[in-house]
Parts: sequence; C-alpha cells; structure tokens
Amino acid sequence: MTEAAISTRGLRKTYRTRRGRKVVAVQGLDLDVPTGGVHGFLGPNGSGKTTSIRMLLGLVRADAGTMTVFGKPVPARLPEVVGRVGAIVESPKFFPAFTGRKNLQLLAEAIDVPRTKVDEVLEQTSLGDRGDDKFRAYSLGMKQRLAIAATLLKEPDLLIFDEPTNGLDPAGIREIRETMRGLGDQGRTVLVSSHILAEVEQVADTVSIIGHGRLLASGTVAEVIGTGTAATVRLPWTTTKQRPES
Ligand SMILES: Nc1ncnc2c1ncn2[C@@H]1O[C@H](COP(=O)(O)OP(=O)(O)OP(=O)(O)O)[C@@H](O)[C@H]1O
Repeated sequence: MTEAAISTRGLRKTYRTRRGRKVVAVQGLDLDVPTGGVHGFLGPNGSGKTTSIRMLLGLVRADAGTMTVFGKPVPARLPEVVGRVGAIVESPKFFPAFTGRKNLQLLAEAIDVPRTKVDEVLEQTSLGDRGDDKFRAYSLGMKQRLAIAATLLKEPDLLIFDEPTNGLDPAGIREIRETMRGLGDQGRTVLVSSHILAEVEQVADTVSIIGHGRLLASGTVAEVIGTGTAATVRLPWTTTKQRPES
C-alpha cells in the first residue's frame, strides 16, 4: 500500500479564550490523506479545519494525538519533510510595487532555486502573460495564484491550501480549481479545505468531511458526496444556513 501523505489519529485541540472560556476546536480527528490527487477537507465554518492544518504544519501545538506527514511523525520530524510541503494558510505577503515575476525571483533567490523556475511556476498558475504586471494591479484571484506559484518554486510533493477560493469571484474560483486539478493530475498531493460542498465536489478525488472537530465521513467523492455515505451521515450543513447552493 502506498504511504499516506497525511495521517492523524486522535488529534485534539482546545483553545482557551482570554476570558478563560474553553473552545474545543478539534476533538479526536482521524484523518487520512492518500498520496497523489486532490483531497477535499470539507466542513462548515468553525469545524476545525484551519486548526487541524495549523497543527500539521507545526503552527499550533496539539493537545493530544499523533500526526504523520509522508510517514514521519510531526511536529518532531517536520524538518525532514518540510521541504516536500508547500502551504497557504493565510494571505502571503508580496511587495505591491514589484511585479509578480520580481516577487517570485526574490523568493527563488532566498530559497536557492534557479530563476528559470520562476517562468515555469508562472505558466503553471496561468500567470505567464501577467508576470510583468505589478502585484498591486493583480486581482484577488491572481494574487492567490501568485501565492500558489510561490509555493511551487520548491516543487513540493504535498500542497496544503486553506480555503484558497475565499473572497474570489466565479472566474477566480474556476482558475484556482483548474490550478489545483492540474497539480493533482501531475501526481502531487493537494489537500484543500473548504466549507463549500459543490466546490470540493468539482475538484477533489477524495474527501474527508469534518464536523465539530471530528471526522464524519471519508472516501472518494462519489462514495461520500454522491449517493453513498453522505446519505447516512448527517452532514453538518443540514442544521445551519451554511449549506451552499449546488
Ligand atoms: N486562536 C483561537 N482562540 C480561540 N478559539 C479559536 C482560535 N482559533 C480558532 N478557534 C475556534 O476553534 C474552532 C475551530 O476553528 P477553525 O478556524 O479551526 O475552524 P475552520 O473549520 O477552519 O473554520 P473557518 O472555515 O471559519 O476558518 C472555532 O470555534 C473557532 O472559533
């Protein structure tokens, strides 16, 4: 069996607010992300997706549970796999007065990647003909694609995107979706979180549904969102207004 790109068992995180109130964000999450293709991490707002991703990346400390990335326990052995992982968990910072290309060239230099790679990643994210425009002139979708281009500079095997289409118009959403699909088709592993069922359905091969910090269902999109498991799992949207139009 191929090694899972990501695996978590019994992952837990409780936050304490400034007023001392406890917020249970993740409560015993068992997540398995297979290697290769696009895996949707689907759940309504506040279900614990960002917290789980931040724990995987060593940005938030887990209270309990185990996690592996490409078989290495994290965060203990994160340095061994960090070079294989690219992530966008918040809006990345670029210099507004520099072109997209110049921003990427600076990054490439910083991480010791040949400058020729910049053209390649601009093409991969459909920014080839806009690389010489200033970053501040980019649309939100183009800014997000430049962020993806930046993560691609080091050719990661695993890409983690937290709600990458938030705030984008339908054209922007489509472009990000196509970029993610292209990466999955190249054999890379893409983990993408979303609260929009229809969006995950359109891009993912496999999906895990999370609700209140727990795994509710996992499998191929056809199994989980199609006619199969979804019918037997009370999807978290059914009780909220967050169920998207499909
Ligand atoms: N730093 C924090 N301090 C206190 N509570 C937090 C903190 N970060 C997240 N939470 C709470 O933890 C729960 C899970 O939040 P999280 O952001 O992980 O969910 P999410 O599924 O990513 O939601 P969204 O789609 O809205 O980003 C929520 O109730 C949230 O309010």
